[in-house]
Amino acid sequence: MTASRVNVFYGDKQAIRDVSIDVRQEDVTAFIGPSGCGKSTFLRTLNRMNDTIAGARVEGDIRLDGEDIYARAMDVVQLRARVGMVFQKPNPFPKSIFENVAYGPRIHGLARSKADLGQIVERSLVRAGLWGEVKDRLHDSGTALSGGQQQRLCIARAIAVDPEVILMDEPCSALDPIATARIEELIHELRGRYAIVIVTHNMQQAARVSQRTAFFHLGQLVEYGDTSDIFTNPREERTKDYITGRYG
Ligand SMILES: Nc1ncnc2c1ncn2[C@@H]1O[C@H](COP(=O)(O)OP(=O)(O)OP(=O)(O)O)[C@@H](O)[C@H]1O
Repeated sequence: MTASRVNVFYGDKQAIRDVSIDVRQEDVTAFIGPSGCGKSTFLRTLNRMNDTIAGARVEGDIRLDGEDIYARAMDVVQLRARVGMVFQKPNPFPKSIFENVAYGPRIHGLARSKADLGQIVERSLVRAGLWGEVKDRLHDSGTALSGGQQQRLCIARAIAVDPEVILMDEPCSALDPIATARIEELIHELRGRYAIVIVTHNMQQAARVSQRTAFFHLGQLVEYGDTSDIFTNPREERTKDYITGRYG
């Protein structure tokens, strides 16, 4: 995906200033920066999640496979299947594990038959690393799972509609260290199949899971490059200050 000269406003307050970024399909990209710098706001522009916030306005050009995602003809429901999202707090539907994953493929008409739908559900749960834990209780409620399992269920739900990009907004912040490690492993496994963009407060996590890192500060993209360069040899003073813990 490519974003060019993006500005985002909440009412008259500008939260993102002139941000341009190219998200590589084959990489995991981490968005880092101090609280309030606009990471989540910018992430949400990538699948038009800001459309749901009253008073939010997006300017600039954002393209997926060359298509302007803010074009009038863009089907937003379709877009959010192509660019899926996983939130900070796991938010499964209050339905069965099976239904959580089957819902998207069903509304998008991706299954040719009941058996086909079953296969999509199984494949998505396998990819999300959850199948082994839930295969014997697919009809139990998704909300009865542990937090880490719920988050993997939400990832399976995103995967089920065959996205190109998966956006993750602090996906581990509500999880314990073991569940966090499991999600990080999963991100590694999913790399290459989907472009992944992850917002994280945890710099070690950014360093572990991503190949590209974007550092935001006060609504601006200060520096964007290979994760190893950002963490070992940043070009900008503000990046250096942040990664060495001088502020944030
Ligand atoms: N719905 C909203 N209405 C008004 N202002 C908002 C809204 N959401 C975010 N903002 C403001 O936009 C700026 C960027 O917020 P955003 O949540 O994107 O930052 P962030 O870097 O993700 O922060 P954090 O790491 O704390 O989640 C902040 O000043 C915030 O107060």
